[in-house]
Amino acid sequence: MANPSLLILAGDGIGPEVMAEVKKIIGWFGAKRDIAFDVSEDLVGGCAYDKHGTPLADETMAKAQEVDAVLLGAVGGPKYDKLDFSVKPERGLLRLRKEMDLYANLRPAQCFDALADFSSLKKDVVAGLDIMIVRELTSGVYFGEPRGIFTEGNERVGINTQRYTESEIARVARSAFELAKRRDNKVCSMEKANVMESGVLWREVVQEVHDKEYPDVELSHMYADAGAMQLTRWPKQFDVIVTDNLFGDLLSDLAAMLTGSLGMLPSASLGAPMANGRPKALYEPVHGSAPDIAGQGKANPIACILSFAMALRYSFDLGDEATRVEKAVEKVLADGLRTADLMGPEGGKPVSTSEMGDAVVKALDTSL
Ligand SMILES: NC(=O)C1=CN([C@@H]2O[C@H](COP(=O)(O)OP(=O)(O)OC[C@H]3O[C@@H](n4cnc5c(N)ncnc54)[C@H](O)[C@@H]3O)[C@@H](O)[C@H]2O)C=CC1
Ligand SMILES: CC(C)CC(=O)C(=O)O
Ligand SMILES: [Mg+2]
Repeated sequence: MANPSLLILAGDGIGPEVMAEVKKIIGWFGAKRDIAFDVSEDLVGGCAYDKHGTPLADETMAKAQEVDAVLLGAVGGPKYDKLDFSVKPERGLLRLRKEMDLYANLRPAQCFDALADFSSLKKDVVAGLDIMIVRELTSGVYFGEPRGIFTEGNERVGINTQRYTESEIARVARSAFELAKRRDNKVCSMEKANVMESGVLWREVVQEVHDKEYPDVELSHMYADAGAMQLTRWPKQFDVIVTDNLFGDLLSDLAAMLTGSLGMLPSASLGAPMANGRPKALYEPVHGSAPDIAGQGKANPIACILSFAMALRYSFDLGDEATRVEKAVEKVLADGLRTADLMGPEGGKPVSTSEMGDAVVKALDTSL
């Protein structure tokens, strides 16, 4: 049987730096566990714009549709900030999400014991934290029409449109309920039903899916602004949070800091099953291209490494191997290794991106 196929799109800024560490892990699986992948690589984001004049070439899009899973680093950077919206690096990523129909974005926020002291919140607030944010990824205000900057009278007006259909809400709600069944059986749905009609529909549809299909899962609803407050007050009250594209983007960056750093948070973007039974899937760290530290060997590769662990679990049914990677990360953190983002003002000597990656690879030998 052919090896499972992976398309690596490392992207811009720190994307290629953190992805280099994932490639070491893929190499380890081939050499030590006889789990080999057919890996191909291509361009997305600013680097694709530089070469092709578009942030995602049609050929790259076609490859992404064919492989078993896509691994993405990050896109964007100041060099591209002034480009027209239609060719901005971020549009390459949005196109992948939309055309692969990756509607459920799983963003787990887990606080490793070794980092519980490091969070900007008190230790007892974050120690043992394990929550899953499910963000709707293919609709909402990032995609709604009309959009643009128009002229009205003698001034400009910027427009984006929040739009959700019932079926878009129902399918991501199902993903959240299914995940909750395998966890602590609780879902909290977040929107702004007090001020947005799309929020009213969101709340109604999530409740309907619950009542008809998942009555045994505990469901609560919260306004997203209050949700942000509760996530910092007592995040352990949550198990699975389901929310829209924009709120999920914000709340997951916030949740990242509960774990210590944005450099720690992985994600899986999943769609419907393909002919081979695997879901359409793209795995990427939650963080961006971090231009402020790019090219300096300072980036934390753990979010990208844990995203590959999610690929092992959700695309390749290799849950034990995913746990092996997660335990290896846990071990290097317990051993005291820290990239610069995981160090406080008192300092210390951080390890580089590649030193962190090498340590995780070494820990894989004994992590299970
Ligand atoms: N999925 C993606 O490709 C995303 C791309 N972006 C793009 O990235 C560019 C920069 O955006 P920002 O708002 O600065 O967000 P960012 O996530 O790139 O960086 C925010 C802060 O977190 C730090 N940081 C992020 N990842 C880190 C890591 N792995 N290790 C250590 N520190 C890390 C950065 O140094 C920076 O101080 C923009 O062009 C933005 O559009 C932003 C978010 C997601
Ligand atoms: C298209 C991305 C740059 C938006 C974002 O911040 C994210 O998806 O986390
Ligand atoms: Mg974001």
